[in-house]
Amino acid sequence: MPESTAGRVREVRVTPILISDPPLLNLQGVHQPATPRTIVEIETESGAVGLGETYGDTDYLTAIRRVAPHLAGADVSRPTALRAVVDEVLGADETAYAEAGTHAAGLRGKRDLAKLKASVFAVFEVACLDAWGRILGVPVHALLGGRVRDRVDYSAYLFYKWAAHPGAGPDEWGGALDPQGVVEQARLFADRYGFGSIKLKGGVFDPDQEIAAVRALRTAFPDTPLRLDPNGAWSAETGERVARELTGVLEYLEDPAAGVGAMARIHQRTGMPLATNMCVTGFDEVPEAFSRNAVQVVLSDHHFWGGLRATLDLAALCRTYGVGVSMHSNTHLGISLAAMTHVAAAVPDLHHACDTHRPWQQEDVVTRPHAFKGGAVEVSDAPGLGIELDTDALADLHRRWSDSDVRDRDDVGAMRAVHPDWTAPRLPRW
Ligand SMILES: O=C([O-])[C@@H](O)[C@@H](O)[C@H](O)[C@@H](O)C(=O)[O-]
Ligand SMILES: [Mg+2]
Repeated sequence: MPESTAGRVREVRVTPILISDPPLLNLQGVHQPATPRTIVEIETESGAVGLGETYGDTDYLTAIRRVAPHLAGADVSRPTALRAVVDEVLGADETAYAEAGTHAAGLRGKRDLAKLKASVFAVFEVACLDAWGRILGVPVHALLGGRVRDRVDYSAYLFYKWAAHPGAGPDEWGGALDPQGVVEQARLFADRYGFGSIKLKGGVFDPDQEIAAVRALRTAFPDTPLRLDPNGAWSAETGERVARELTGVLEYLEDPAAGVGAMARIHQRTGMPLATNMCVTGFDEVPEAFSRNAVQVVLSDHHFWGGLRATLDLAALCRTYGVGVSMHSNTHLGISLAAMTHVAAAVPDLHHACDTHRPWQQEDVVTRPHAFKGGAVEVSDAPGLGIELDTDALADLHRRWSDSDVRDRDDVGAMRAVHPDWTAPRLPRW
């Protein structure tokens, strides 16, 4: 069959943007008032435009910009072939992505070149599948094997938070710095979006305060699955203690301590199911973690596992080893949410509601932002990702990026602006 030119890449556009973000607290500090994202558009010879969204920090943006010109002439129906392009262009320079520690990406596990490459490939893969789906007139989930559900459940993602960024007026969510504040935030999320699962971002206060918040949630929402995620802030001993205290209260505990050894020990001694988006974040980390039974639920994330089809590979691997799978999130907009929803729709054994930060964002680059109904997003059968780019919004958010000197997410720096002595906590903090 002669190769068609319809799917041939004519142009790749890479647009950095800044999106506003509320003062959400975590182990490292607080979210900045604005955080970077990168939007990718792949336009084909037929005029179809596929969309992708990912991290906007300098190392990602630089790498994406380096690879983009090399995609001209590629075929969007053959995204796998782009892995080699990404590998070749980014080469073997480990220093491109070497520093660890205080970077906000530290909240999502290891940082190395392989993971950077997986992330760069992922944003292009999503855009290719979107474009190819538009050309064929089929949804992205059909290109992934088809949806096995009509709706994807998401969980309410609660954060301790300040009522406002320093110097700004209060936002619509108000402050949440104690159990009562957390319960009020949960009610707001449940009323507005109907979420049927609740996750609390921990690692902010002493573990006993966070246990009290979880107990308050349990009282207020007796039947709702609950999770707590301190991002590895605790020692194995503390993790064990919290796991015992919250046995029967939590659906799972997420990254209570850093490292396979501590995770394995906490699970072995308490039986608490442990989820992770820190200790297993790439295929090379799977063998040791699974063989030591360190994690019972892997939180997939197409942004760094290497795309939508890699997420299905991960799900198959988890299924083979009897490990559960769910989904991690970071601050994101509607293109990411569409991609997350399409791949989640195609994962056969998805028994936990996925994470999403989307309700915290008040802006979007899609013309019709997704609605959460009954805590779920409906799976679209429209061609591609089923979304349209709002070009005016993209231009506005890009202008904000151009006018600002914020180039990286920096929760530590944002906290230091309020508490000058603040440094990234050494782990374990408690
Ligand atoms: O948005 C945050 O502050 C989260 O802490 C995020 O950075 C984590 O990557 C993530 O949501 C998680 O589940 O650990
Ligand atoms: Mg987590």
